Amino acid sequence: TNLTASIAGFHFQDLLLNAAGVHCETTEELEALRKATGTGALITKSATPKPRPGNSGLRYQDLPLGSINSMGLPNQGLSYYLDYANHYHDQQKPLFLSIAGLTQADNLAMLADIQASEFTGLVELNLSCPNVPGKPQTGYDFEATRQILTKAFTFFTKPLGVKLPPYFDLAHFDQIAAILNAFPLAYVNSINSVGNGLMIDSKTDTVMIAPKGGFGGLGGAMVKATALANVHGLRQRLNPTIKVIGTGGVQSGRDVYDLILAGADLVAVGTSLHQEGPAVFQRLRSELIAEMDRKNYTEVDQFRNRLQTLN
Ligand SMILES: O=C(O)c1[nH]c(=O)[nH]c(=O)c1I
Repeated sequence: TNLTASIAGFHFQDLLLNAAGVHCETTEELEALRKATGTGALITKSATPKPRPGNSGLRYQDLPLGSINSMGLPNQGLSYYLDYANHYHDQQKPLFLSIAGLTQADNLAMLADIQASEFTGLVELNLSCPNVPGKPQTGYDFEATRQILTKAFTFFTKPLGVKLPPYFDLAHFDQIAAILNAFPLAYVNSINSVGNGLMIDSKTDTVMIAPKGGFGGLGGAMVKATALANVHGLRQRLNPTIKVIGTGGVQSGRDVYDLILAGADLVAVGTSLHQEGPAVFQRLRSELIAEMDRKNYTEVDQFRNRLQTLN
């Protein structure tokens, strides 16, 4: 069974990787992902120019149907991840470096640092962090999105993708795709968590997490329908040269299969990785292969983006 894919000339022998932010803040966590069976790549926690402690108090909670988080962008700072990248020599698994500046200037400065560095992997510009108090998600501001990409591509020549928030209106799929199609992007990664959900602990009649009065990003099973819609809606609208990483709601091999049917080239795993650890990738990979066997598929190309409508 052939589970390969390629983005911007990088070849992936497996199509699973972690969602940025999950199990990827430290070198130890990243090395565990690199060594895990079933991963074809790995991505670092979104970086800011300087280290950040992130939000205080309980900031992640598992839920019956997924998870809620308001981490607040805790990370070791860009130079830590560039240093990991400079010592990264695994030819089998390409490295993605995620950045999430709090301002356009920070994002451009980090892109300039990466451009000037020896980094030879792919860069993911996170436009969708929902958990920094007072900071709106850039991905919901179409003009700001266009502006940062315009400025970035005046100097950045390495493979660049964007991490998008979920959209909930077909007109917004049209608008964001029209913007993204104007740029030589390697890929889009969709979706980030469904921002600013709120859940209640029935034992204490309180919210589930401390930051921002309990409002946080939703992940896991409860966001699968939104992830499928965004992956498929974007796949239908984006230039074929812009690949798609599907993220959101993956708990089983069938969920991986569904994101591929919807158009994904690679599939990222967040909540299930947080809950099961890196062993989740081997389980998802074998379940995906079993699903493919049931359909007599030996290649992902036989069903990628082949979701059928009813009419
Ligand atoms: O709170 C976070 O650190 C966080 N949490 C998310 O669910 N998505 C993001 O992009 C980020 I940067």
